[in-house]
Amino acid sequence: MSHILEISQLAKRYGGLLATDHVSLTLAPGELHAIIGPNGAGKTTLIGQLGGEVAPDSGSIRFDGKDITSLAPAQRALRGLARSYQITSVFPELSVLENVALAMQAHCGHSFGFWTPMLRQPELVEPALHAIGQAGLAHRARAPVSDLAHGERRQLELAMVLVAEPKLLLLDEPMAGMSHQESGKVVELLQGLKGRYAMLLVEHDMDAVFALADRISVLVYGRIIASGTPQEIRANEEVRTAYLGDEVLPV
Ligand SMILES: Nc1ncnc2c1ncn2[C@@H]1O[C@H](COP(=O)(O)OP(=O)(O)OP(=O)(O)O)[C@@H](O)[C@H]1O
Repeated sequence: MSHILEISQLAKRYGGLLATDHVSLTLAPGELHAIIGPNGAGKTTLIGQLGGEVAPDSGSIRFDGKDITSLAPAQRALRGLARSYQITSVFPELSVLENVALAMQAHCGHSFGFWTPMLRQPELVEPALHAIGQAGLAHRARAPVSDLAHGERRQLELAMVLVAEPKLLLLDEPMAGMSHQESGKVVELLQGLKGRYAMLLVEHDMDAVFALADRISVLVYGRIIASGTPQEIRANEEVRTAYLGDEVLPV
């Protein structure tokens, strides 16, 4: 089977600490693969290496058939590897639609009709509305961003990534800081996106992870100690002892 992402032996050392210790994993197109592990296990470092913000000391990353190990984050994004950040470049006084249309314009790297008001440019508005719908925010498209609740803002960040039609989404704790109700909504949204995008999800919310993932990899002290289906991970004794002993796994 061809893989959209192949990570091979990725390592990153901080002084005496191996934050990622020769991590290898693959992602099939359309697969949702979750990375779980205790605090300090190396999850953020791994996501940073994939996004291009953290340079690995060794190892390689192949994405969509090409080696991207030495590419900058923007070059990776152009190839379809998108990271959902807590986006800082949001204009709070502009509407959801205007912000997503701007993200579309930035992704395309040129201004469409410079003198034409943005919302009269269907080549920006149509994909923006589509992405806003995919992110579950259609009813808020005309609302100023400053009016959004915390969960809705995270949905906007997702729309701003989806508008570029990525091939792989890196989702770094998309449920962080959300109420139970809000995270339930994001689980539903991601369920709806499953199969259309490959997704690598780092998340502490175990209910969400076990509900969503096709496969789960467990990272402990920078090393993947197990990879498998949610059922396999739930039944894995080493995982239970090393990581999940103090967590209650969803049944
Ligand atoms: N820039 C850095 N300089 C030095 N040490 C770092 C740096 N970034 C991370 N580390 C260390 O690397 C290890 C892995 O950190 P990382 O943030 O990747 O873990 P994590 O699994 O994302 O943790 P959490 O679940 O708490 O976010 C930790 O021990 C951390 O202190």
